[in-house]
This record gives sequence, structure tokens and C-alpha cells, in this order.
Amino acid sequence: MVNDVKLRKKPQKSENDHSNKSTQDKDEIKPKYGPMPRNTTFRVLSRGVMIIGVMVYVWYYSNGKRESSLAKQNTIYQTRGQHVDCHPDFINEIKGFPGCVPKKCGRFVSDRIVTEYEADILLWFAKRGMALTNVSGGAAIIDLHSGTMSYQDKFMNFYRANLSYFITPTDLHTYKGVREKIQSAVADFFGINVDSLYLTHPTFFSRLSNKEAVTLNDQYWHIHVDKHTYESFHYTTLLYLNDYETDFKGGRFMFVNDFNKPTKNITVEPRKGRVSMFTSGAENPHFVEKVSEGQRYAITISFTCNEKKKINDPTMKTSH
Ligand SMILES: O=C(O)CCC(=O)C(=O)O
Ligand SMILES: [Fe+2]
Repeated sequence: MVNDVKLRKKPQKSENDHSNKSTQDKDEIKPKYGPMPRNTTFRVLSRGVMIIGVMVYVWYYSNGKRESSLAKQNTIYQTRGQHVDCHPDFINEIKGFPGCVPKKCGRFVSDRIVTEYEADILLWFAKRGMALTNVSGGAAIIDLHSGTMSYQDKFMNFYRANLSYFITPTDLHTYKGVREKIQSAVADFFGINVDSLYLTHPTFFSRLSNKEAVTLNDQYWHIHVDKHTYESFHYTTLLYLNDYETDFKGGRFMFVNDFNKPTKNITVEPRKGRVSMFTSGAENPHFVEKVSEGQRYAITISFTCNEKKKINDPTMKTSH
């Protein structure tokens, strides 16, 4: 049998070698990268540097570019969420609406509010509607309330253009039912009165793709605070209509830890029927990662505490 253990050469004894014999007899390993540092301080330091290097490497790569996941596409969540401190401006503004002040600010995700069937009805509706949009850039929207729809690099009104034939009573019925369930969930999660909450503008379907941006509206990947963009918002909800990784790549939703100095993303991977809900103040800055393949469908359903900013559910009457 071949013995595959390599025998190391014993070092040649030199004339002026005064080291003691017992050390000599031990198998000495010749360092591959030159002599080992003899000085203890230097040794400790070099080990420290090495350990820190390994830790930084592991942290950087395992933490995947400083990300933590709030919701994975392939996991079904009853509820998963985080509390964050409300931004003082948000509290100052919302406290004028008793019954609507959250017990705590934060973000929640749930896969148990909207069924896959409901999400499918809304997805088919969105696909039928978007087929009329012919957009130039990567973002298209349909707003059932106002009739706004993306068209090339602008918007048009599909009610006025007599294009509302793509809307069916089932679509509107499903849309309203889903809105009601999401509204109750928001009230539940944030500990507020469901009747103090009103649907507000804009509430819209979106389709995002990897098409080059043509207008500012196409640039959905910028960090923003919803309340800064839409003053009437108090609670933002998102309903995802198709699946991250299966129907499209990229397009994850990211909360960031700090608007001015973002160092960490908290990710929500879209999943059909998944609802994400969060307080719309500066405690929840966020953006959508660029879609790299496919088309991502979602609905932004927005709520306000200000009855004056309320919008109604669309009906066949308003939509024809
Ligand atoms: O589609 C999403 O996931 C989020 C979109 C968004 O940030 C918004 O509508 O304000
Ligand atoms: Fe947003």
C-alpha cells in the first residue's frame, strides 16, 4: 500500500544552532509564506487583522449587501412585521385625527388577507387594461377611480376616451371586497378604528418592467417617503398580483433604515396575494428595486384619516 503521508524533511542542523534537541526532533512544518513572526505582539496583531478580515468578508457576503428579509416569496406569512418609531412630523399631523393614530408605527406583511383567486381576477383585469396603454417607459398605471391610465409617455383618461369596456362587474366587486379586507387589516395591525380610515387618491394598479425610463414617473427605484409624495396618505398598502423570481426578476420592495444615509435594506419579495401595509410617514422610506426581467403587477391602495380626502369605490355607474 502506498503511504500517502508526505514525510517532511528535517531541517539541517547548522553549526551555530543552539536550540535544544527535543524541539529539533519534532516534525517542523516549513511555513509556506515565509518565516512565522517570532515577535508575540506582531503575531497577535497579524492574527487579529486576519480574523477581522474574515469577519468583514463573512458579514459582507452573508449579509448580502446589507439586507435583511421581511418577507420571502416562497414563505407564507400569517403576519410578519416590525415596529419603528413614528417620525415626529407624522405624529404631529395624524394626532389631529382621533381614532386614527397608530398604537405604533411600522410595517406588516400578510399572505392571509387576499386569496389567490381574488389576486388572479385583479391580475387579469390589470393585464387587459394595460394592453391598451402602449407605454414608452418602464412604468404603467391604471387608476380605476379617476380613469387615469398611462399612454405612451403621458396619461389619458379611459372613461373619457370610452375605453372602459375592459372593466367587468366582477372586477369592481373583487376590488371593493379586497379594499374592505385590507382596510380592516390596517385597522387591526395599527390598533385604530376602521371607520376612521378612508380610501384616498391615488389608488392605482401598476406594471413595472425593465424598459428604459422615459419620464420621471418611470423611475420607481428612488428612495421616497409616501407622505412627501402624496400629502393625504397616512397608511400605504400594496397588494402584489404576481410572483418575484417566477413572473419577473428584480422588483423587490425595500424599506431603508435611513432616508439620508441608507446603509441597510429590509426587503419584501412580491408574492401573488401578498399585502404589505405601513405607516406613510418618514419612518418608512422605501423604494422598488429595478425590474430586470418580466413584468411586475401590483396595486397601491392608499388610506387617509382625513375624511375630506376620501375617494369612493369605483362602480359600473362611474366607470361607464
Ligand atoms: O409597488 C411597490 O411595491 C411600491 C410602490 C411605491 O412605493 C408607491 O406606490 O409609492
Ligand atoms: Fe411608495
